Amino acid sequence: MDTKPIVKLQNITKVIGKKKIIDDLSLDLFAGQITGFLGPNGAGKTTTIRMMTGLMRPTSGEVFIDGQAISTNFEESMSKVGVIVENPEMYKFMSGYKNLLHFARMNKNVTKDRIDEVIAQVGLQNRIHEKVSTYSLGMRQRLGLAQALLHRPKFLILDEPTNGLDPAGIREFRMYLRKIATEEGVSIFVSSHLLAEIELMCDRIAVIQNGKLISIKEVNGEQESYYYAEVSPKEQAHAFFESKDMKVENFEKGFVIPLETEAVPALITEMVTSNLQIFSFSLHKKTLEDQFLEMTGGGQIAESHKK
Ligand SMILES: Nc1ncnc2c1ncn2[C@@H]1O[C@H](COP(=O)(O)OP(=O)(O)OP(=O)(O)O)[C@@H](O)[C@H]1O
Repeated sequence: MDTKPIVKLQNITKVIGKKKIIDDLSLDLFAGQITGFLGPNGAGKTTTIRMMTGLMRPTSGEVFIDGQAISTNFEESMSKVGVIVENPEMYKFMSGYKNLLHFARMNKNVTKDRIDEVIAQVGLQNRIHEKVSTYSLGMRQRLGLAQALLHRPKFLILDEPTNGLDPAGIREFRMYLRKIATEEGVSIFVSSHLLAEIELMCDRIAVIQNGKLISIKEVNGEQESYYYAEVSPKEQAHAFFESKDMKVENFEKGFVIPLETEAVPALITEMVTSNLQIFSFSLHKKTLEDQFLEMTGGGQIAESHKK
């Protein structure tokens, strides 16, 4: 992977009125990588995206696109950016092809070959000469993707891209995004509330809360895990864990126990010899949602254990 970032957010702060909406945010995005941008409502995602697309100026800090600062080289840096909005503006009475031709005219550098190339990249070859009004939502989203790719951006921003798509449509869209990141070396930035979707679509997840970047995580398929045990009597079990200095979480019916697998048999043996009754002892994987809620303080892990 090229180590020079395509996008560099450097100590970005945005103050509106008296409110600090973005607080010293720094983030690097790389070629061929899909980064998810996740945060609770009002965290500052839209504000950050507006600054990355030159629609808003940071109060302090700088955004660089492919090495060019937006504040001093606006046109050149923006020529490297492609944006897909939630509902791409399309002429429904025209064919997909004519829509692309229309957008291509706005940019002298877009050739007919390039139009054909992006059509193939989003898999619309068979329907491209039909009117957009006959397209499914998924096809319209893909046409929006094709439009955003026409000028060969190095950086593509998608704000809530799969809104309204059914699971099959989401899966399909994800596949095309992955293909584009790999084939064109585009750095893709996806803002979404759909945690599971982000987890499947992205290589990395940046989490924002109260205008601050609180975490960047690689998505590598390895999930953190924990054990959950239902043990009785509960007070005695609690004292047992405390005596062993174990940081367990106490739920109504059981305990969440951070534990290495190798340590499980010895712990169970000790619990039994301490006259604790074990009704269940099971391994759980932390979902991205668990981790997200933990990070943002929106709740503890294992909400389901509260039942
Ligand atoms: N022009 C503005 N004037 C005052 N406050 C603003 C302005 N724009 C945004 N804010 C505030 O800044 C905070 C961040 O807003 P932003 O829209 O960036 O969040 P978000 O993460 O995109 O949220 P959501 O997921 O709800 O769209 C919010 O508290 C919002 O009310």
